[in-house]
Parts: sequence; C-alpha cells; structure tokens
Amino acid sequence: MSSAPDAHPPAHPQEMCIGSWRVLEYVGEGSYGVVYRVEPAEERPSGICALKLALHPGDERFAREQALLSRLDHPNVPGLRGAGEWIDAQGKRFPYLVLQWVEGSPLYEWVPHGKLTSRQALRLLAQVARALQATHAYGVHRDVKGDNIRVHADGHAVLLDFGACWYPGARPLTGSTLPPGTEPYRSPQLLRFRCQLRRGLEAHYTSRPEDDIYALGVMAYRLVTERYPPPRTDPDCLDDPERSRPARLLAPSDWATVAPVLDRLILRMLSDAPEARGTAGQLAQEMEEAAASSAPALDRPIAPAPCQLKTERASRPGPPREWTPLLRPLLLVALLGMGVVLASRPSPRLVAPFHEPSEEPPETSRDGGSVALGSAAIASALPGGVGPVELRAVSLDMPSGPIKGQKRAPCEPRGLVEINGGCWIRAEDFKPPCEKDWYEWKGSCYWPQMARGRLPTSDEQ
Ligand SMILES: Nc1ncnc2c1ncn2[C@@H]1O[C@H](COP(=O)(O)OP(=O)(O)OP(=O)(O)O)[C@@H](O)[C@H]1O
Repeated sequence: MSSAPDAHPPAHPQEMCIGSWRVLEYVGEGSYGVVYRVEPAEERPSGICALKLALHPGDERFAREQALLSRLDHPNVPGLRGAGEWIDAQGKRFPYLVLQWVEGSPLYEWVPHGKLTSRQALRLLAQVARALQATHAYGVHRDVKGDNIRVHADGHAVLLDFGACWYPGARPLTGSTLPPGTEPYRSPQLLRFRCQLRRGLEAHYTSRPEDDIYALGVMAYRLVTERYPPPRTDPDCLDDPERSRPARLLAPSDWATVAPVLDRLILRMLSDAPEARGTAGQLAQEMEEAAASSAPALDRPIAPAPCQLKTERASRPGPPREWTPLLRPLLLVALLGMGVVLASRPSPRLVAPFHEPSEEPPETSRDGGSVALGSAAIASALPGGVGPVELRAVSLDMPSGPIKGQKRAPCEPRGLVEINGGCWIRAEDFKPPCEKDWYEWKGSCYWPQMARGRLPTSDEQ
C-alpha cells in the first residue's frame, strides 16, 4: 500500500476539521482510506460519524461508494451523511465520505469462542444477507468478509466498506485486472478467471451477486469453524500435478457442532454452481425462519466436533463389518500401548481440531492477504486435509529476464507490471508467502503474463 502520509492529517488530529467535520479520533486505515471519528463542527449536540478520507488523490472508488450508498437506506448498511474533498497544501484533492458511525466489534471478535450458538449465527447471517439483498438491487459489494462486518453487543450487524463495489455503468477503475476482493472469499468462478489470466488469456470478469453470496458462505464457514473453506479451483487451473483432484470441502459439521439447518445453508452458499447458492433474499428468509424455530439444537454453543473420525470414516473404506468384533480387542491393546508410550514422553501436546496453535493464522481476526491464507486455510485446502500440516516454501524468485513464452515489454493492456523486461500480473490483496509457482518480488506476488491468445471481453469493472 502506498499512502501519502505527509499529505494527510496527522494521526491524532484533534481540533482539526475536514470540510465541516471536526476530527475527534483516528480510527484505522485500510488499503484505500483512513477513517476518523468525527462530529459536525457547527451543529451541537449532534451525531458522531465516521469520516473515510482517501489515501490517494482523486480515488474513484469513493465516487462509486458514494453512488451506491446514496441509493441504500437499510438498517444493516451505514447511512451516507455527506461527501466532499479535502485539499492538501499542494492542491491535491482527496475525496472523503461521511458515514453513520457504527458501534461494535469486527465479526470474528464479536462472540467469545465457544459461546456462539447456531441461532445467533443464523440471525447474524440473515442480517448480512438482507444488507446484500438491498445492495444487489443496484450492484455488488465485492468485499464481503468478516472484517467488513461490525456487530453491536446486541447482535445488530452492519455491512461496511463499499469501496470495492461495482454497479452497471460504474466508471472503470484503472490499474487492476482482477476484481477487488480478499483471497479466501473469492468465488470458484473468479478463481477460474484468474487461472485464465495466468495462462496468458486476456479477459474481463463481471462480478455478480452470486460472488457476494459465495463470500457470505466463506464468512459463515469461518465464523462457525474458525477456518476458511479450501479454494474451489480445479486442479487443471493450478497446473499442479501434486493436486490430482479438487480440494474437498468438508461440511462445517465435520469441524464443529453446527445445527443441521445452518450446516446445509452454509454448504449451499458455497456451491460451485452460482445458481445453486440462492439469492440474498431467499437465504435471508430461510435463515430468519430457521432462527425462529424452536429446535433445541439451535441453542447449543458451537464447539469443536467431538472428533475427526467421523470424516475419516466417511472418506476411507473401512474393514468389513464382520471383522469389527475381532478388531476391537486388538485396538484396545494398541491404545493401551500408545498410552504407555505417550506417558513416557515429555509434555505431550494434544491436537485439538479447533484451536491447534500451529494451524492458527498469526492474527486470527484479520482478513485478507497472507493472513487469510494462514496455515489453517492451507491445511483445510489440501485434499482430505485434516489435522496439522507442515508448510513448505512455495513461491519462486523473480527471474532476471522474461521467462519462456512470457509477454515482453511494452506491457499492454493496463494492469500489467513490467519487471526485468517481462510483463507480470500482480496478485492484488495477496502478500507472500505466494502460491506455488507464483513469483515473489518486493513484498508482492506475481505471475507471468504469457504472450498467447485472447478471450472475449465482458463489461469493464
Ligand atoms: N461507519 C463506520 N463506523 C465505525 N467504524 C468504521 C466505519 N467504517 C469503517 N470503520 C472502521 O475503520 C477502520 C478502517 O476501515 P476501512 O474500511 O478503511 O479499512 P479496512 O476495512 O480495515 O481495510 P480494507 O478496506 O483494506 O479492507 C476499520 O477498523 C473499520 O472497522
């Protein structure tokens, strides 16, 4: 991320104003904007708001966000309170938006682990689905993820950050080939599109509401299992001979004690076929109805599933049934033997499927980038991947010149990056460690643009 720190208000800009808004506090910074808590400078007492100021002058994302938010009036979407431009000492114009202040915590920090029930999860997901239903009447959000949901202590959820949104007729953003978004939340269709780019085909992708629904499914999966589902990319897209079949998606109930109705809904949102996922409105209604049912299973806290043997049994051919009585005494002896061996080892560490520290990303609450592809996600992405997995170095070093078949400079169209005479595609929102066969360079991940065919283009994003 490149920002213009000296062009910006200082981190603690008490008493300074941006337009007619007095800055009270610095809240945080994302890829494109810095957020302050503000109040109107004139009218008092009046409501506190969030002011999001662009990090880059003339950032067109702000006009998009403003255009979409100005059409939405929904309890689960922050209301737009104002917009303007902040002009720095050099005359550069930085757009800003003023939004309703949303109190609460990021989604994955909202309920302490082990306390969330399926009913609470359904109520919460229904609210996000309602926010998406309203959004989808005009466009698509394109960055649905846990960090963009704020949840109040009373359970009210708000979908934030429409900076990546798109709607028909939106002016194209410059400098990007892939639609924005956060890696583990990308739909199978988007991943396949990226494969085409990696294979040197030029294409454009029109984001669809179904991509947001898939991301909602990823978010729900992560909420109840504390891990991301595996990326749904075909092996032939990955050019990965080690991966002979698509990564297997385990049901949330394989990891955690999720009520069956929630389990089914999450799997449905994660369907490979976009039309099988359901619309935001349909899903919201089903979630609300399920949350209103009196089923006692809905009020059980979601905890790690008793053991992984359930999935192991389902996926592996077991011994014939008639052998089982014979095997039982043998198993008992083997377990006793293991107990003796374990007891003699210093400080044995139990492997818990939920909270295994070695599987946990370094910052569990943050989405995106390398964090989002933490070891938990990678472990669950591997075929049949249950249990701890040793990670290996996967990316390649940037070569000193173009590789065989790679497009050479000049690097057209827009979005390509020239490095050492070759044309490269930078993986947006993705930080090293890069995926296998990607190239790492100056803290970013790249793959080569090959000098080959061209796919028909669709709408500009
Ligand atoms: N309306 C709001 N009310 C309260 N806090 C907000 C509001 N909008 C954004 N924030 C907070 O401001 C911080 C920065 O938000 P922003 O959307 O700019 O970046 P981000 O979501 O952290 O990152 P990125 O946009 O790169 O995904 C976050 O902590 C976010 O929760």
